[in-house]
Amino acid sequence: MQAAMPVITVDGPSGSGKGTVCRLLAEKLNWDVLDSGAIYRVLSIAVLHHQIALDNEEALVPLAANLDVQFMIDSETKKSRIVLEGEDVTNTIRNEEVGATASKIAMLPRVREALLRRQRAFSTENGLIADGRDMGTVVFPSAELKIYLTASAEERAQRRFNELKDKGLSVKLEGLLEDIKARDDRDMNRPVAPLVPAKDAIHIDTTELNAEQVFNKVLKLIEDAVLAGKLPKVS
Ligand SMILES: Nc1ncnc2c1ncn2[C@@H]1O[C@H](COP(=O)(O)OP(=O)(O)O)[C@@H](O)[C@H]1O
Ligand SMILES: Nc1ccn([C@H]2C[C@H](O)[C@@H](COP(=O)(O)OP(=O)(O)O)O2)c(=O)n1
Repeated sequence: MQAAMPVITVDGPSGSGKGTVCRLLAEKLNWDVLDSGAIYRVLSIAVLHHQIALDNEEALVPLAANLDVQFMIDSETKKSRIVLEGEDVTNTIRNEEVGATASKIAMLPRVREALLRRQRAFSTENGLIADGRDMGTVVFPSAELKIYLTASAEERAQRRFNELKDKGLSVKLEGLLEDIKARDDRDMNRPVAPLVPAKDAIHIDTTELNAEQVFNKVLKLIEDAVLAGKLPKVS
C-alpha cells in the first residue's frame, strides 16, 4: 500500500503571511500547495456570476459541490492559473471584496462540507502544504506538522496596503484595517470550523519578522520534525 503523503498545515488570519511562506516552502521542498482560500474565493465569483444570494445555502451547496474550476500551471509562463467555468480568474479572486464575500459564504456549514471533499482529494506525489483557516483542525487533523501564523491587525492591514499600493491601487489604510477586523471576527466566531489554532499547532507571531525570517523559522521546525521522525527526510 502507498504511504500517505506528508502534510504541513499553515493556518492563520488574513495577511499573516501564509501564502508567502507556503510558496517559499513549496519551492524549497518541491511539494504542492493547497490554497484552500482560493477555493472559497473562486466559489464567491461563481456566486456573483450566477446571482445567488450569499445566504441561499440551498443554491450554494450544489454550486460548491460541482464547481467547474481548474487549478493549472501555464505551460508558457510556468505560473499557476485558476480557471472558473472557462474564465481565467487568477487575478480577480484576489481583490478585497472577493475575500470578504468568501468569508461570508464560508460561514455556511453545508458549503464547507461540500468543499471539504475537494480539499481532501487534493493529492500529490510528494508532500502537501495546506494554506487556510481550518487545515490543521478539520481538513488534515493528522498532519505531520501544524503551523499557526499571527500578526497584529495593524501590521496585516499595512501589508495589504503596501501590496495594493504596489499594484497601483489607491485605498485607505483605516478602511483596510476595519475590513481585516470584520473578516477576523467572522472567521474566528463562526460555529463550524472557525479559525482557531489546532491544539498541536506551533504559533509564530510574524508582526516583527520579515518574510525570510518567517521562512527560516518554519524551515527549522521542519528540520526538527524530521529529526523527531515526524516528517520524512526532505531535500
Ligand atoms: N513577514 C512579512 N513581513 C512583511 N510583509 C509580509 C510578510 N509576509 C508576507 N508579507 C506580505 O504581506 C502581504 C500578505 O501576505 P500573504 O502571504 O498574502 O498573507 P496571507 O496568505 O496570510 O493572507 C503580501 O503582500 C506579502 O508580500
Ligand atoms: N480554509 C479556509 C480558507 C479560507 N476560508 C475563507 C475565510 C477567509 O476570510 C476567506 C478567504 O481566504 P484567503 O486565505 O484566500 O484569504 P487571505 O489571503 O488570508 O486574505 O475564505 C475559510 O473559511 N477556510
